[in-house]
Amino acid sequence: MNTPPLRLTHRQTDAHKGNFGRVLLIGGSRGMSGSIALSSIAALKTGSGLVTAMVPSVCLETVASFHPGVMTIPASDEDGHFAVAASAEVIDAVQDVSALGCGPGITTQKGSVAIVEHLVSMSHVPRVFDADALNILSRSNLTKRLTGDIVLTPHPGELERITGVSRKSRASQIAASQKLAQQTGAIIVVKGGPSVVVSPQDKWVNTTGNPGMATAGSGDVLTGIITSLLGQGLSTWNAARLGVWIHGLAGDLAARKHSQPGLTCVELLESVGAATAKAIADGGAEPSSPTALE
Ligand SMILES: NC(=O)C1=CN([C@@H]2O[C@H](COP(=O)(O)OP(=O)(O)OC[C@H]3O[C@@H](n4cnc5c(N)ncnc54)[C@H](OP(=O)(O)O)[C@@H]3O)[C@@H](O)[C@H]2O)[C@@H](O)CC1
Ligand SMILES: Nc1ncnc2c1ncn2[C@@H]1O[C@H](COP(=O)(O)OP(=O)(O)O)[C@@H](O)[C@H]1O
Ligand SMILES: [Mg+2]
Repeated sequence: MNTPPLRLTHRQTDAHKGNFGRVLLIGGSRGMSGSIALSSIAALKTGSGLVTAMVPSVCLETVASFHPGVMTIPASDEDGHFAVAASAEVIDAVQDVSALGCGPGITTQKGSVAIVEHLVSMSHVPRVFDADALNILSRSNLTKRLTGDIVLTPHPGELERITGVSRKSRASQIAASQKLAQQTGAIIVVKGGPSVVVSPQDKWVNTTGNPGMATAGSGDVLTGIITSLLGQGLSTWNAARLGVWIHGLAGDLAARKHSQPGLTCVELLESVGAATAKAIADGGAEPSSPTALE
């Protein structure tokens, strides 16, 4: 039996949505609305009480239409992506959030760079940086300014851009990630088959997942899962490990039903709830103790 690295506990019978975190997903652009929608829906399916997607205004209706439970905030846009003015709007949007995820579909245009520049130093909020947010970190030499609770989720191409270490050498990429974790305090998910989660002191190898997950949008789902767990109060190390485990199990459940080639981000997303249940003591069936996690 494949056991999770830690377990979520049952919800109290009198729980309300405010107990399970208010998370913000920032990203998307015209042509890549699906990416941030995937992250946002995955956060809902992992148990977040309130999920909001902040997207360029031009994408709002598209993103909102994927799932009625996702709220949306329109940000200033230009040519289909965030305008520079959006970076000031982000400051208001993050006021009450318990965690945020940034990067899927965001592009590396000026407005997105300005947003990521603000977010790197927002140490009061746990943050996940993925996709183009990682490309912005590497291009603008922003990794030195990372502070607070941060999870980075690079695939080998993104990791090469951040560390300069070739995607062809996995062992060297993992070693470089450990060094980066020590320099920044961030937890780094080195994606792959299997994914490896690296902390400044430790390393953990995932036991779930399959090559069917090598399909567009599957990483965007992971961003939402980890952001959700951070928003529910898990540490960066626990949220990254449990998030990667749930994500891989969702891929395994979906592949069993649809085959590996037949697996798309949609089938993966559909299995996130069932995979999350396997991380809860007794499969999440019986209500009992607090929301706390461990
Ligand atoms: N529906 C939507 O809206 C979707 C939107 N999306 C959004 O698209 C944006 C671009 O993201 P992206 O990851 O597609 O492009 P990019 O960073 O250039 O990576 C490609 C490069 O990295 C390499 N590489 C990748 N994986 C590797 C691996 N496992 N192992 C080794 N190498 C690997 C790969 O190398 P090669 O092909 O040469 O082997 C290539 O050089 C981003 O914002 C994302 O959120 C997507 O999420 C899809 C769904
Ligand atoms: N061969 C594989 N075995 C297990 N997991 C995989 C495999 N290939 C890809 N994945 C997983 O799928 C996800 C792909 O992420 P990413 O490349 O960022 O996708 P996207 O940007 O298209 O959403 C990662 O979580 C990665 O670990
Ligand atoms: Mg990705």
